[in-house]
Amino acid sequence: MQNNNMWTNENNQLHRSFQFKDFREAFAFMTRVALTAEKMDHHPYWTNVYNKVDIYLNTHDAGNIVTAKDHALAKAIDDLL
Ligand SMILES: C[C@H](O)[C@H](O)[C@H]1CNC2=NC(N)=NC(=O)C2=N1
Repeated sequence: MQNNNMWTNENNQLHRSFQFKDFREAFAFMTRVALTAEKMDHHPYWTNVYNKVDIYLNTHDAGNIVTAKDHALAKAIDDLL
């Protein structure tokens, strides 16, 4: 997997790009993220095109800012790679 290897804080969102071998790998990752997000009751804004997944995290409940919940989900997502 290729990626920019870190989350950045852009416009009150944590953002990281992920690039996989193909769509199958990207979607398998998204499935793992979805299950983790549901367990944490915290959900990503994300886009997927073929092998690329971009994830943006913030907390709507706190007024669309980055909170500890976003950092926790970002860490959990990294642990899925
Ligand atoms: C009711 C439910 O707990 C809330 O809507 C949760 C669900 N998932 C969420 N996900 C994100 N990213 N931000 C939230 O504020 C949020 N709130």
